[in-house]
Amino acid sequence: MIVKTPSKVILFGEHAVVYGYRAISMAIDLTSTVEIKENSDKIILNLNDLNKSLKLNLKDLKEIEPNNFGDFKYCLCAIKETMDYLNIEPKKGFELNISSNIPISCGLGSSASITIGTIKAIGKFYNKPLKDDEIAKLGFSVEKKIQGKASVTDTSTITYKGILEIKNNKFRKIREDFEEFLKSCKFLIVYVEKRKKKTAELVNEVAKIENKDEIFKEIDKVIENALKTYNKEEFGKCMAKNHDLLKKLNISTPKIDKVVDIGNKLGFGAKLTGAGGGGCVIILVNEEKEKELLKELNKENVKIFECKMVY
Ligand SMILES: Nc1ncnc2c1ncn2[C@@H]1O[C@H](COP(=O)(O)OP(=O)(O)O)[C@@H](O)[C@H]1O
Ligand SMILES: C[C@@](O)(CCOP(=O)(O)O)CC(=O)O
Ligand SMILES: [Mg+2]
Repeated sequence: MIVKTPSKVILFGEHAVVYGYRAISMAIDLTSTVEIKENSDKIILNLNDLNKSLKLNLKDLKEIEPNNFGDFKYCLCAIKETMDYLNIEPKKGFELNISSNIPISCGLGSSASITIGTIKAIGKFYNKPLKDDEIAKLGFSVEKKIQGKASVTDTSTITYKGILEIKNNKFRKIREDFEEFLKSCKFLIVYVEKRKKKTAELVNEVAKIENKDEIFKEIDKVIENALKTYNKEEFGKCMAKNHDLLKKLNISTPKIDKVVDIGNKLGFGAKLTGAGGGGCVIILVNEEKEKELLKELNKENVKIFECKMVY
């Protein structure tokens, strides 16, 4: 049994959304794959991209604390949450194989993608398929348990796909006319550098910033303006403003800022996306200068993804 799940990019509002402010997030076509198959008496988890495996006795599952299991924490927590929710007492073991082309820990929701994929796989394996709202709720509960603080952004966007506007941990599909505008936009996602910290650490560091609420309020005003414009130049300027405000949360890095500057100069606008601390930048492409943009980016030894929106 195989489950494929998309990833996501946050256009505006990362971190602010954890405190109930708005975010705009878009599902994109980088995917994770979760395969589940029967095994006699053990639970075997294979993280193929990390070359890590874990073997558990069925009876141990109930007692374990996922956060003590390093890179297995998200999928282990997803298995436990889903089994609890579905009242499953596992009689037979299973082998769960996870692989993904989503760069890990770089702001594209790799954690949420494998979490949602694992939840769906468990529901299917035990013949108790879950509805989208159950999947999204379970996914949010997993990210909150593992990260301490989280919003519904990643897990809802990956579950419902398309473009979502999130506020106070509620979400709705973006207005149709605005979705049409975004469809006319071409975004590049640039993987700039490996993060030194996980989302959980970055979210908890932002929590300690005294004036974070003022910054979040400013970000919300930027989003208000972005949602009013149907003009790429104006939209790009909003992205640049959001990035400047994220810098005040100390979650950017010199290399991220350099790539954002290139994006602002040779694109319509750019900003870091996700928890920050390294990871990815999203650039709104100005087709007239796209060649120059790619030339400048290639000098920075970065990885460029041309991602499509997933509905
Ligand atoms: N392909 C994968 N295989 C196994 N675990 C993964 C994979 N992708 C993500 N993870 C899990 O998610 C964690 C990264 O989550 P996070 O720090 O939130 O980064 P992101 O910004 O990509 O969501 C990894 O440490 C690992 O526990
Ligand atoms: C920082 C945050 O707003 C987004 C995290 O995204 P990612 O884990 O870096 O893909 C946290 C959240 O919304 O749960
Ligand atoms: Mg994550």
